[in-house]
Amino acid sequence: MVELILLAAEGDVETVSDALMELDALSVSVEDADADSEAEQALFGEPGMPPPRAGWQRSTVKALYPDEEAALEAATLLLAQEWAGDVHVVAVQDVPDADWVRLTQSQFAPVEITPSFWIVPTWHEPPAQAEQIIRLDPGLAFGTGTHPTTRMCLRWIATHAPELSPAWVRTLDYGCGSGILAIGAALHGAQGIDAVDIDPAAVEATSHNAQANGVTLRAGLPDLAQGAYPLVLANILATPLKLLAPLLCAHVAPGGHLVLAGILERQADELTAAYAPWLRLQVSDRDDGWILMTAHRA
Ligand SMILES: C[S@@+](CC[C@H](N)C(=O)[O-])C[C@H]1O[C@@H](n2cnc3c(N)ncnc32)[C@H](O)[C@@H]1O
Repeated sequence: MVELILLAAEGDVETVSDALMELDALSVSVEDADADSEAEQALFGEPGMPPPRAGWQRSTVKALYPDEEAALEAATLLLAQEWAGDVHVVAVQDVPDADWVRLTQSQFAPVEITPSFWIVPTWHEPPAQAEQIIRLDPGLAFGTGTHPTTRMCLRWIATHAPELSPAWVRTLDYGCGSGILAIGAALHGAQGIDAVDIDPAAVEATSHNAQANGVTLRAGLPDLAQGAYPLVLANILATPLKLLAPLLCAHVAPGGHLVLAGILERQADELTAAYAPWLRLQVSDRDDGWILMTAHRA
C-alpha cells in the first residue's frame, strides 16, 4: 500500500477528502497538521458546549492507494483542479504491511459474564474455567457481548436460570441483534426460543450464530412472537421500549419475567411509569451508566 499525504487549509479539507474518494482512494483520514506542536488546536469544547471551531487551521490529509502509480495519478488530477491552489503534496510513501486480520481480531478478546459463562471469538481458545461458552465473531448485527447492556442481560440469565429451568419452556428475545441473548438463554436451559428483530440482517445473523453454537431457535420478524413466555428479554433503547410496553407485557406469562436493557440510569423513572399499567419494573443491575430493569408477573 502507498499513502498520499497532502496539506490542506481548513476551508479545503472537505473538498480534498471528497475528491480523493472520487479518485478511488481506499481510505481517507484527516489529522491536525500542527499536532504535537505549539500550534496544536483542540476541537472539543466544554461538556455540553459546541466545539470552538469546526476544523483545524491546517490539516494533513492521508489517502491510501494500492500502489505508487495510482497515488501519483490521483495527486496529479487533484492538483489540476482550479480550487486546489493551496493544496500541497507532502509525500507519497510506502505503508508497511500489517496483518490487518490479526490486528482486528486482537481487539476482540473473550468476555466474562460469570466465572463459568464466557463469550469467546472463534479464533480464541476458551478459558479453562468456562463451562457455558457462546462462540461469536463480530458481524453486522449488534451484540458481541462487549456492551454493558448485553452483559447485564446475560448475567441476569445466568443468575436466574436455576429458578426458571423446570418451566422454562419458552423464551422471547425481542430485538435479538446477533442472537446473543437467545443463545445465552439456550445454553442455560431455555427451550422454545423465539428471537425477533425488525432488521432482516439481524434475523439472518441470529439464525447463523444459533446454528454455529448448536442452538435450536426460531428467528424472524416481530410477528413471529406469539402468546405468552416465561421469559421476555428486550435490549433495545428507552424510547422504543416505552412504545413497546403493552406488547412486551402482553407476552409475559403468569409467573414469568420481563428483562429490559438499553436504559440509562436517568431514564429509570420514565420506564417505570410507562410499564406501570401492566408490570412493576425495578432496577436490578447497573453497569457503566446503564441499568437493567426487570419485572415479575405474579
Ligand atoms: C441494542 S441491539 C440488542 C441486540 C442484542 N439483543 C443484545 O442484547 O446485544 C437492539 C436490537 O433491537 C432491534 N430493534 C430496534 N427496534 C426494534 C423494534 N421496534 N422491534 C424489534 N426489534 C427492534 C435492532 O434492530 C437491534 O438489532
